[in-house]
Amino acid sequence: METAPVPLGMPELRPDAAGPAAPRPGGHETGLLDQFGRVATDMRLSLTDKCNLRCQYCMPEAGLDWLKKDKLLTAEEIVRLVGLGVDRLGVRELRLTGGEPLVRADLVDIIAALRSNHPELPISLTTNGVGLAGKAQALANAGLTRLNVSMDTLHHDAFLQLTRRPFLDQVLAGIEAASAAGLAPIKINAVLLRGINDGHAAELLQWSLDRGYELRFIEQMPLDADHGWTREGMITAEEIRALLSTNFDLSPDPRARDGAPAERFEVRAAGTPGLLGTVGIIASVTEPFCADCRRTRITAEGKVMSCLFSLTEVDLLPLLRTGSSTHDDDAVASRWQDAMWAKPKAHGMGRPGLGDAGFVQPDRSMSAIGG
Ligand SMILES: Nc1nc2c(ncn2[C@@H]2O[C@H](COP(=O)(O)OP(=O)(O)OP(=O)(O)O)[C@@H](O)[C@H]2O)c(=O)[nH]1
Ligand SMILES: C[S@@+](CC[C@H](N)C(=O)[O-])C[C@H]1O[C@@H](n2cnc3c(N)ncnc32)[C@H](O)[C@@H]1O
Ligand code: SF4
Ligand code: SF4
Repeated sequence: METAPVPLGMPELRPDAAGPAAPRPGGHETGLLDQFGRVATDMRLSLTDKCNLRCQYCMPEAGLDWLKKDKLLTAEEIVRLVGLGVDRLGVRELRLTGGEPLVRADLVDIIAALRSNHPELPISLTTNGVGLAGKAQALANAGLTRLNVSMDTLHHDAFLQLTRRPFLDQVLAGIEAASAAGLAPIKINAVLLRGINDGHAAELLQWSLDRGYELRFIEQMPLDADHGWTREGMITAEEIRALLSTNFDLSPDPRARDGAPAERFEVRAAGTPGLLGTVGIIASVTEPFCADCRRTRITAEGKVMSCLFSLTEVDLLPLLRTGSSTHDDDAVASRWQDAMWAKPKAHGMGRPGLGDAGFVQPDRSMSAIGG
């Protein structure tokens, strides 16, 4: 894999380093630069570790020990952190995630405050859609730009098996309400599990195309709290394309990928010329995109995770709670930059290779990181 070019004036870096090779250059003007020359401009902020589903590929059946309320970033701390990211460190887009962000009672207020401070900032949400029907309009009114809803199947039995909760109808109603509220584009995320919903892929795509939603299939990653993932068991991007080929012809979308995890394909009914829409495939395992990674993550308790698979976390909360002067802001920003400078090259190590010898799965599940 190619490493992104190192900007002029940067020290030369070991191309295969798992840890920092040189001291971080510059002050705030270098933004969230890492040792491989990538600059994070896409901030992903987890609002809570709690969730009302128990997806097999993420949460254990019994749930997890939720964070105590005083350990969570408050709305004010969130607004301050986003302000630091946008005003000083070059953040250009914000994703609110979790856990399930809709379970946070002050979600609408948080979005309204962020929108008021940052009128032009794209603010998106990733949600499981449970409870969305009653909140979609308020989210849109507060200034949410768009959202992604995770829904792996249209079948009640498979939904129950996958998520261990019988809430499919709520999710469907949520997607409809989001569309009615004018939140667009709506993206649908689906993880396929062998023998449960892999046979539903083409049907889910047809359903999404019919309604103008952009469906993305996601390769399952080793981020489940049960540590049950195996490289052999997961469904690969290649298999996904084969599953879809029974009904559809896929061809690469000519639009630039621009650092996005999803590779987009144009979709046509098999053997016909008319364009129906697009589908995305997020192939984090078999076709990694770490060389173009532009992401910085903050967990619900204020820890920077420079990579989804980071084994190192850098806690901003003590500094955030020390004070709110410019001097304190400088310290928080600088600590965030240090954390990002140490970002590993790929998959939390010096090379891509989820599940390879040498790969260590983080203790945190996807829900506790912020997907
Ligand atoms: N390997 C890897 N996978 C990621 C990363 N961010 C997101 N993903 C995967 O992509 C899936 C979809 O993420 P979303 O939060 O819906 O959004 P997105 O695809 O990143 O962004 P948009 O297309 O702009 O909406 C997640 O569920 C993850 O499985 C990342 O930084 N690294
Ligand atoms: C962690 S969830 C958080 C937001 C919300 N609860 C939801 O499900 O959309 C974000 C995304 O991560 C995805 N995800 C969770 N565990 C995953 C795994 N092990 N591999 C790949 N994607 C995963 C989910 O499908 C979802 O689209
Ligand atoms: S993927 Fe989202 S909805 Fe499913 S358990 Fe994880 S956090 Fe909850
Ligand atoms: S695995 Fe890490 S480096 Fe690779 S794309 Fe995801 S967050 Fe970025």
